[in-house]
Amino acid sequence: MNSRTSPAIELRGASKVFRTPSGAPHTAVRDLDLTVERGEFVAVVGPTGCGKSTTLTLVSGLEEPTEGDVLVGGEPVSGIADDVGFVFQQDAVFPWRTVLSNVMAGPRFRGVPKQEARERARQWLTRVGLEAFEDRYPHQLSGGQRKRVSLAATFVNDPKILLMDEPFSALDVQTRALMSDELLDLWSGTGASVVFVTHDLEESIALADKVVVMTAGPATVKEVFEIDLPRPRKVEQVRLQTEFTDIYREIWSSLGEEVRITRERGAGHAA
Ligand SMILES: Nc1ncnc2c1ncn2[C@@H]1O[C@H](COP(=O)(O)OP(=O)(O)OP(=O)(O)O)[C@@H](O)[C@H]1O
Repeated sequence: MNSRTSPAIELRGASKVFRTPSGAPHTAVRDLDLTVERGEFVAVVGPTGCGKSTTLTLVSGLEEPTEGDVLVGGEPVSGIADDVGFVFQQDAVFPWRTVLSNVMAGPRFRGVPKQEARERARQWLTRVGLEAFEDRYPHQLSGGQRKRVSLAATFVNDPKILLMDEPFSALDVQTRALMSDELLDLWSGTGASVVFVTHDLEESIALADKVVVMTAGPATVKEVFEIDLPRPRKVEQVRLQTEFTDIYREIWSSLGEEVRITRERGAGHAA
């Protein structure tokens, strides 16, 4: 398989062992196999602390696997690639830069001439509904608006891979639903492959083509569920469909077990 036909992301038998401050090893991810096809939207759910973020850091190149392989576009990951975009729970914006300057930063960093970077940034700001806010500073925006800036600043770089770690979890419920719709809208047509980590099973089903359930830590893939709901989707409408409830119940019976295991371990520690 060459790099044109290979999946967007592959983890093969990937494990990650950290050294804790006491020097003891801690296995965060164990023998994890996961494939993300090109253009696919994959959501990852699992109990708290199981190793979801660590999995993303392996794909991003921020961390190397202790064992196994992590391939992006058929090539082993080495360092942080230019065509990988990140959106985290915290706002990844420069507080001292205006909205426009924030969105231009990625293209400028990648060598795009100023005028072109400005035009591209303005196009994305229009797409996220912030064209009238380009001169504001991040502290003059709402949480949802700042998140829109982060999305514009990510999509403006035309990422082939988008890694999202609970990007909307700090937002209120209504803003969250709006942002999910906005994300689907921005993503559609880009061809980007997305890995979206969330605690919210409803969110994962509404957004994804595939929901990956992780085990209680150390994380490995327990089950993968295909989500056949038609696109384009509006998350609030998707949630009202009977298929949605059926899928939710099926995935929760798998995920709930891992959540219980994690809770029982927690209770054990407290005892
Ligand atoms: N740099 C590190 N050094 C030592 N241990 C780490 C490190 N990073 C993560 N861990 C541990 O690895 C385990 C998995 O962490 P990770 O952040 O990947 O989980 P998660 O599933 O994303 O958690 P959450 O759902 O709470 O966000 C945790 O027990 C965590 O304490």
